[in-house]
Amino acid sequence: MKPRLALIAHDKKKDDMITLAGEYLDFLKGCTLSATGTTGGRLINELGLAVDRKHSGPVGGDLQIGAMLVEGGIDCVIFLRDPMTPQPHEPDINALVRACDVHNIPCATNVSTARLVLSQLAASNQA
Ligand SMILES: O=C(CO)COP(=O)(O)O
Repeated sequence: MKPRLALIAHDKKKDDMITLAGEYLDFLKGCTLSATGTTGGRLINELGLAVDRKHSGPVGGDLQIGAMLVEGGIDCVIFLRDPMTPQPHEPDINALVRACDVHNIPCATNVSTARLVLSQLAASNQA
């Protein structure tokens, strides 16, 4: 089965997400991708990726991704959070990260960890 990834980035981290996704573009093209609304829009428009776009994070997108994960539909979450900016939907963000921990789903919340996770997934996908 194709790896099922969720890609999410807060506003000040969206450029980092585009750069990161560009580095792993070939691998990501072979994955089933979900994303919150604005992040997904940029991945589609700027990188040509096929993405299942959920609602924007502040209006429930993180919760939609979390619900998919709880149902067993997500293998890995890349969630580039902005630790310096208060978010109105902080409870939703915490709920998603908590759901990752409850269900033992890898969740990379910064670019360095995301590179490690994506490199490993890409390598094991080729094996
Ligand atoms: O707020 C977000 C995650 O908490 C991201 O949502 P957007 O991708 O819609 O900006």
